[in-house]
Amino acid sequence: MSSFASSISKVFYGTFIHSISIKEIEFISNGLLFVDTHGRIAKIVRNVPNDQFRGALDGVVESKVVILNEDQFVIPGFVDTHIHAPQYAYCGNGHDVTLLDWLDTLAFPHEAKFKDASYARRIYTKAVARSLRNGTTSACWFATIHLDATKELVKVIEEQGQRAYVGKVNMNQNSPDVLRETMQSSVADTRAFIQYVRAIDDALGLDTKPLVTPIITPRFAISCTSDLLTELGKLAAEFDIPIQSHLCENLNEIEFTKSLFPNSIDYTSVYADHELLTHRSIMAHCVHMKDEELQLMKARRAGISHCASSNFNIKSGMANVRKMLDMDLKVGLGTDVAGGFSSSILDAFRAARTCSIAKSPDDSLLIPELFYLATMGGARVMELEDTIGNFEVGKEFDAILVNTAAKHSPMDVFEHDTIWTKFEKYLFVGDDRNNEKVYVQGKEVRLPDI
Ligand SMILES: O=c1[nH]c(=O)c2nc[nH]c2[nH]1
Repeated sequence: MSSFASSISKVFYGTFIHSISIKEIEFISNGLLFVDTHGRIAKIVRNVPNDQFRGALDGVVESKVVILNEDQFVIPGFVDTHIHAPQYAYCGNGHDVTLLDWLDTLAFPHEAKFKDASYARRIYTKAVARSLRNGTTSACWFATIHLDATKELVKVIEEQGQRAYVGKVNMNQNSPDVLRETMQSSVADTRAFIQYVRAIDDALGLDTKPLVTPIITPRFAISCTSDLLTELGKLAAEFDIPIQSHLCENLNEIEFTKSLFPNSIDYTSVYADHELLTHRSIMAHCVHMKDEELQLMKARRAGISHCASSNFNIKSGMANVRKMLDMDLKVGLGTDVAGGFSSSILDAFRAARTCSIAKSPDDSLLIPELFYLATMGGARVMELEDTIGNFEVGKEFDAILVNTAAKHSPMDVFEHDTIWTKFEKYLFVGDDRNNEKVYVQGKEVRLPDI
């Protein structure tokens, strides 16, 4: 066997669909995609006729080949740039209030329960399983303030095999007593959490990027004092890790933030003034941004998680994604469970489309743009665009094998359907029942029965 053939763990033969730019989706038909033993895409060959694919295998044994039928195709795994793991416990509940009341009445009382790490494991097992089933191969998770429970989330993610950023949340003001840390304990626990994840990654001795990365997670400016924000900015720089938070989601939130941080010229500047707005920052929502704030995001190369479903549900408003894209800001999609009622990026895609049409019907986001946001855009926001997001040779194989004719799925395909119409139907009508297999770093994820 040639050294190339022995370096290959799996080959797919069939249709591949991915973004090659924000405007263009490539359909590769009769393609051969080779995945190596490190989970990287080693080679792609396009337009290999049925009767010739064996000859194009370059010595790879046929038992390693997965042959797709005409109802199946492979797409890059979805990237969820904003999701709260503990909030999965009440996903779908309580949408009749707006953000600050929603936090007080629903989010905070539930999050207090995560003091109990075994309770956390129960909820997190389901939350991660549901996310993977929905085809999310990479996710940016908020946990809670609790160190042990956040470690539990890491364990669950490692067990289930998702690529993830995981954040221990920081809160030391404007929070109920049961969720209020001191500045010192918040920093110490965050440091301990980062070291915990780093130790796991070191022990694995990986020759690829680790699947799980710690992320600095001040809940939002309202819940952190200026000195805590300063310390978190220092930790992000010391460990060179990403940062996530919420920004300009709701008008009352913005007013309250301004009153707490009178020395910053606007909400976005609060993060910038504390060294928390960097090329590694992921800011959720950005619904009510002034032009100067968008420009500051651009200058700092910070990313935006667009969470349209949540923004409709808890009535926060509609972000202007067209404007963000025109400025070449980094934008991805977020489910924002449980402000959002679904942990499916397909639902986030649909909500983002509705939001964009309602905002500017003549200039709304097109399907290639939305698909890009769900995959490559998210990868850019996570600064993983060289690792995942599409099927460029050298990237890691994070993917969904979609079966448009899956039994009990919500969609039907007919003789007149083309690969484009099947793909479009999946985007608009499909759900997790069409996600036949999910791969992260070349490995098939064992999709839990839920
Ligand atoms: O949608 C949101 N969900 C939250 O949990 C949260 N915390 C602060 N701001 C928030 N927004």
